[in-house]
Amino acid sequence: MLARAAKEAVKAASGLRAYASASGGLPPRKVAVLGAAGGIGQPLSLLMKLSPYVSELALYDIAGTPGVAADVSHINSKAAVKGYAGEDQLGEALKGADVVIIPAGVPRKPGMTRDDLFKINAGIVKALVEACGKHCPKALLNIISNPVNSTVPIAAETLKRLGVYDEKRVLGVTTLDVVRAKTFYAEKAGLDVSKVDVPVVGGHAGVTILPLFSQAVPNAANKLNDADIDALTKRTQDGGTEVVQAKAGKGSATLSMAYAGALFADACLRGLNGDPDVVECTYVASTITDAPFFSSKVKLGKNGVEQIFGLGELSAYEAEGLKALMPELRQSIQKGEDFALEKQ
Ligand SMILES: NC(=O)C1=CN([C@@H]2O[C@H](COP(=O)(O)OP(=O)(O)OC[C@H]3O[C@@H](n4cnc5c(N)ncnc54)[C@H](O)[C@@H]3O)[C@@H](O)[C@H]2O)C=CC1
Ligand SMILES: O=C([O-])CC(=O)C(=O)O
Repeated sequence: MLARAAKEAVKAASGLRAYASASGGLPPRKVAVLGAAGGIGQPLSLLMKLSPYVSELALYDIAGTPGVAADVSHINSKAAVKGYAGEDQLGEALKGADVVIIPAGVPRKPGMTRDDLFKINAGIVKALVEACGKHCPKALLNIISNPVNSTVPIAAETLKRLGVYDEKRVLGVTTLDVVRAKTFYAEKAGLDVSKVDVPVVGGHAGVTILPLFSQAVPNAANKLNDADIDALTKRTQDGGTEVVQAKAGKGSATLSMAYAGALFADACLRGLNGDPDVVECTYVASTITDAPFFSSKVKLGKNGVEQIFGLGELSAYEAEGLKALMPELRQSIQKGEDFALEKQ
């Protein structure tokens, strides 16, 4: 049993990474992680060190990165690793970056919403994105810091002000919602999780997270009733809170987020490298609803977002969910934009 599980895990890992052996012929790519000494930052740095798509890995935080970088750099994979600590080293960390992953900021404690993090994280994201606009304006930004529904609009406004905004290059990371939806759906329907896909649209907070189980592959409608779908939807929406409560004051999801962040960053890198079939859900500037930012399936290419796919056919339950999420999503976007404009 254990041997089989171990074999499956190795297969999954090699499918994800193909490790260094697949890296021949790939163009050199620099990835910077901002907040690299944190709960997400450390395992994410480890996973990006294992990525065959990364040749240079810059690990930045306000402190602690020399240690993380020294540790991760001993792994015998391709990427050259360097640690950067403190604001005066931020420019150097960003220079030449193709992808910048931003998990910098404070996490939730039990009883808090993601929006409760706005007060601290809005300023952190704004300052870091400003530096990106100055030092690597062409990089794809992967924004993990919460509240994502507001931090992505903050990033957009900040870059607009610097005159370097490209809406194809600012991406909010909602991959963990997809990862959770796949896991919960496969478990409930008794499916092989490695063969499951579930689009998740909307935003990244509570009811704004809308999994589209009616479009899940494979379709398990004959195995799941309306109550099951309702329970799966709520569990996906509350996935972050489930972890926050289980950690009981010691933060929020870090390991599953690092996994999801690495999947998404690899997808961005594959797109940059010209892989023609890279489709992921991500929270971006969008016109598919009347909210100026929205998460949906997106094709990633040489310049970031190449195509934004529509929502497809929704079940009546999902259509209700969509209607219900719009006011909160719009409000969070407005709050982010107001903040960025106020702080000019
Ligand atoms: N998008 C998503 O799906 C998810 C987002 N998150 C969010 O990710 C963020 C980070 O979470 P954790 O890693 O658990 O927190 P953490 O507190 O363990 O780590 C955050 C790191 O950011 C660093 N930091 C703070 N200010 C900084 C600055 N100005 N420049 C560079 N680094 C700075 C800290 O020194 C720390 O090392 C939180 O806002 C959390 O809510 C967490 C899970 C999922
Ligand atoms: O719930 C949180 O605060 C962290 C997060 O965004 C998630 O785990 O989805």
